[in-house]
Amino acid sequence: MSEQLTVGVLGARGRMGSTVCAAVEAAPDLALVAALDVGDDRDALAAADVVVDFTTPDAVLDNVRWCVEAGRHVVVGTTGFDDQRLATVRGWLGDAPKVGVLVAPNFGVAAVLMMMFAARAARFFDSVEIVELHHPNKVDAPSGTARRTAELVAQARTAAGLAPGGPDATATALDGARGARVAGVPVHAVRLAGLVAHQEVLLGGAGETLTLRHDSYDRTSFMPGVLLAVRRIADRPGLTVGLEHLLDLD
Ligand SMILES: NC(=O)C1=CN([C@@H]2O[C@H](COP(=O)(O)OP(=O)(O)OC[C@H]3O[C@@H](n4cnc5c(N)ncnc54)[C@H](O)[C@@H]3O)[C@@H](O)[C@H]2O)C=CC1
Ligand SMILES: O=C(O)C1=N[C@H](C(=O)O)C[C@H](O)C1
Repeated sequence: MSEQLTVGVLGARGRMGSTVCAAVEAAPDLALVAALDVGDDRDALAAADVVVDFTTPDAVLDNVRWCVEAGRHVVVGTTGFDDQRLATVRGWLGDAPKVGVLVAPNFGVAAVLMMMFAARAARFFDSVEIVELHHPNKVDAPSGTARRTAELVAQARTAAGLAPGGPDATATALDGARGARVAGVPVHAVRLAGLVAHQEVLLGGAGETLTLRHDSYDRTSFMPGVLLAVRRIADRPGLTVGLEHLLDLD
């Protein structure tokens, strides 16, 4: 067998990190060499070609910086990235990056397609709103996927000369009743026992609506995307945002 790619996981005791560890251990071309969580010494990552981070929005930037400085490629699933944080990572990588960093708000292939379809559809409708639904242990709201979807939808609508969200005559409302605005698109977050990760993009026009819905019923849904990224990240020095760049979507 050809040499195995070595992988380290940060957040290894978490819901996603433990699932990633199992997926790496089950892949014949990959070897799990470090499974670290809070309190563990990151020096163990020296043996890893690629580091996967599923930690928390508070912890992730420090981890990425450590990996870039140590010359490790990084696959980041942790959410909480905005333009400012992405610019910070670009700054660490510099003008001639030697390592690759992928930041992807969602590794589910169907979720990526849902985001792409939403962006394609956005200019054909008067209104767009996003509803994301997750398990109640999630620490951030709205989800990284919803934020990214809103940004892609807003870009497409702005390019077509449309307002990001659509008409809204609301004159009085309780705080939060109309959701949060992300790039001008209303985003609503539901936290409900029994759920994993779900999203609907609601598009409305004269006399008709289109609903794009994605459901992750199990965290194994993210694993093909994570493993694809682990295998490809070394070929993409610099910062890549979104799994779509590693998929053949044409
Ligand atoms: N991109 C994607 O496809 C997906 C992204 N996520 C995101 O991944 C992140 C983690 O989600 P979950 O696994 O559900 O959370 P979790 O709370 O189950 O796991 C996080 C783990 O990270 C550990 N941790 C915190 N700080 C750390 C540090 N400095 N070093 C090492 N470990 C540290 C915690 O102890 C915990 O075990 C969230 O931001 C979530 O939104 C979740 C699912 C899919
Ligand atoms: O915390 C989660 O569970 C998830 N987080 C990501 C997000 O915030 O978009 C991806 C997926 O929705 C699951």
